[in-house]
Amino acid sequence: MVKQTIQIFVRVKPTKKPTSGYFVDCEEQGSSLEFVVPRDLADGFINNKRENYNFRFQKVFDQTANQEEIFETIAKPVADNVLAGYNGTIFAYGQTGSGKTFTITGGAEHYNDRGIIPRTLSYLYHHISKDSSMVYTTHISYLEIYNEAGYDLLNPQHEAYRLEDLPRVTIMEDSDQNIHLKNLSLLQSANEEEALDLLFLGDTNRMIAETPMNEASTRSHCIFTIHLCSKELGSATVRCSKLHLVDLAGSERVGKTGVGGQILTEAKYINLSLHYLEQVIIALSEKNRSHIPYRNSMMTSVLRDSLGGNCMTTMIATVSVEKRNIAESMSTCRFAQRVALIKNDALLNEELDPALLIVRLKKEIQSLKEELALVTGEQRSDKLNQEEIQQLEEQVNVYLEDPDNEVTLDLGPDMRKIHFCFFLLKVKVRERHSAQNGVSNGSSPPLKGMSDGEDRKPHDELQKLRDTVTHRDNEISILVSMLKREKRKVQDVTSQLAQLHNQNPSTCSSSRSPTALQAEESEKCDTSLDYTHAHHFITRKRVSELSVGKQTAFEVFLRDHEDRLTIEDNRAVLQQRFVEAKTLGEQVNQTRIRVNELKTQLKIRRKQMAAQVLTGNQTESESDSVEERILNQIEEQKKNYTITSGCLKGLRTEIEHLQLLREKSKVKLQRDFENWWIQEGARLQGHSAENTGSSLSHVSPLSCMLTRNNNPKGDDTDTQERRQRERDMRQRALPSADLSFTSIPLTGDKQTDAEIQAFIRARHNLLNCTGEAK
Ligand SMILES: Nc1ncnc2c1ncn2[C@@H]1O[C@H](COP(=O)(O)OP(=O)(O)OP(=O)(O)O)[C@@H](O)[C@H]1O
Repeated sequence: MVKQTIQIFVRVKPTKKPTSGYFVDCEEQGSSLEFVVPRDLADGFINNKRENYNFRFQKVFDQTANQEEIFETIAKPVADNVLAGYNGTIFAYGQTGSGKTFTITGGAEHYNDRGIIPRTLSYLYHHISKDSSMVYTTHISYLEIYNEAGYDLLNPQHEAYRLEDLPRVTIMEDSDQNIHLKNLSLLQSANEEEALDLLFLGDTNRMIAETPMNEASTRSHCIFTIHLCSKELGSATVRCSKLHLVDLAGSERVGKTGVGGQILTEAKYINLSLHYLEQVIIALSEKNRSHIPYRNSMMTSVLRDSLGGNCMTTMIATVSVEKRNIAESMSTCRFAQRVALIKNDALLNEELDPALLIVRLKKEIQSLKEELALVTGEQRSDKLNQEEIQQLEEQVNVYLEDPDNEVTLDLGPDMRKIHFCFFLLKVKVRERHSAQNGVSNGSSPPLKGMSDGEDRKPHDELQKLRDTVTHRDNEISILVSMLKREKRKVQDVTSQLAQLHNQNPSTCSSSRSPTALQAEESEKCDTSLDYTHAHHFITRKRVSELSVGKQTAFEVFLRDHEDRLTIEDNRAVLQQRFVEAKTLGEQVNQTRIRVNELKTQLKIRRKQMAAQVLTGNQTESESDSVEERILNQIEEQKKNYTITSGCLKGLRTEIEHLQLLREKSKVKLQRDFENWWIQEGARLQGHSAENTGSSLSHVSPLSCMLTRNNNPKGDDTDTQERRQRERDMRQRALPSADLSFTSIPLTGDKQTDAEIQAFIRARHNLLNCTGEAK
């Protein structure tokens, strides 16, 4: 374990503007920074306020310090420790614009301006490529924390137009209080180029997701983490370490006071999580504090190990010595002094490779089992498998070929293996014997001291094994040919699909946005509702429950219904909205595709520019006009996207509203129809009763419909209550049991008509009985 306090460095940002009195103490090898703040007469004549404020650091980097120096002094030792298996953290702290991003990531204009991240990556991969005695694996993650929410900057599946578009990262804590970050991509990077690509992807996401409104770069914290695992060749121990490179949010505070004012008065941080960071720092720097409030914020939770834990941590305080920034700069220095009091206990993160450990333990268990079986006399009776047989054959061959007479054939306590090896040895002896005697027909003469029958045994066994091998070979070739056939089928289907796609690209769903698809789906469902056919107004379930007659009645009813026109109007509007939504959805999709193209162009352009810088062909122009043009286009497309998706959203709300209206109309219509149905039924029955005898001649269409479906229980699944109402009405309509009354058209066939009349009579009696019973 290495016990070490957090190392603190300060970097002064170069400026051409007037500076305050500040002074780097060169006698102390540049480890002290002093600010001179003259007393303000406005504070009165008697004023014994301090004028000199002195802060000590491991080293002060003055305005002339370049990126190379910063890397060599600060980052290289940390990177070396990470390679050795210790965790490391470097974090930059300072007010907005003081040079945190410049120090951690670097400037975008000159190759020499590369910051700590690219230089560290370069250093690590250079070391890794040189060291052939170790196997290294590296993974990268890039997290942005804004307003206490974490965002994954490396998720390739998400298009980041706003910070909120990026996948949200959440914190999980296991029972050992280890922090796990859910949803944070951990991407493997085999070399420097891949790692730089990831850094670029993260920075692009950060840049594109950033808007002037949220000022994400100033208000957010970014943690770029390199996860390194190393293993010596052939060794079972692995070392896994992490290096966090942290660009914190601007540390400025509200209630900033002038230099001559109350400099010492603590103001509040604008960024809440920096306030929590300070609380953690204070708690850690105080002795005997049992509780450290790491959990208060996401940033302190993620950096828990870096602050007072298993890590070698370094802080870079970035300050500006311009007069207007002096108070903030002193605040930064004061914060650094507190940080310097924190002690970390860095551990060598070494553990046994779990995969190798499992193999090793399995082997040990097997050998112990075999030993136990030998001691207890319980031998395994199952046959050796193909793999074991092969291994034993190899072992015997090695044993026989070894010129050393002392060499042993180690088979463990498994008697099956011992027997098999004896058998193999015997076969080999026989083969050699046959060769010496010039017998080439494959059937060796019996060994000395062996009967013919005994000699045959191993030969038979060998034959059996050969048969098994042939059998297995056959099986394998059958399976392979089956596999090939299946593969061919899949290829055929794929090529057919591709053909289909080429013939009619519009059917390819992947090119459409989910919104457009959704709209289309809804439209499909909706256009299937043909309002000229009334029964479509009733849900499928209910249609199946309605008799044909009632369905026809419903059509008639709807034709004359007062709401019909409104319903049809709504339907037309809805259809129109669906078409509009589909068009807008396609537009949104197009914009998305365009932005993707532009992003690719941007990436290529930046790579080209970086290459030019490398080869020294880069012009000294301030900005790249091509890049600017692409960025402007992205911006324009972003605006388009926002507008179109906004319209789509509005349209969706309207569609939902119209669909709701349609549902309401449906319910109302059904209810009206049911009432009408009952009333009409009662009216007709009453009418028919008055006109007994003439029923056959006076049959209204509805009465036909009613009577054609003479189900005594009614045609639908009405409630008990309604059935009772119908029964009452019919009863009222049928005061006598006159069988001559019926509106049922008779068929002319005597027997059928007699049956119909018998049925009517029975039904009538039944209705009367139930009425009396009541
Ligand atoms: N040491 C330096 N040498 C040259 N330029 C610098 C240096 N430090 C900062 N700058 C420049 O100052 C500007 C602001 O720096 P930078 O963006 O790094 O500040 P910051 O502290 O990260 O701000 P923020 O909190 O808003 O992210 C940039 O244009 C950067 O190039």
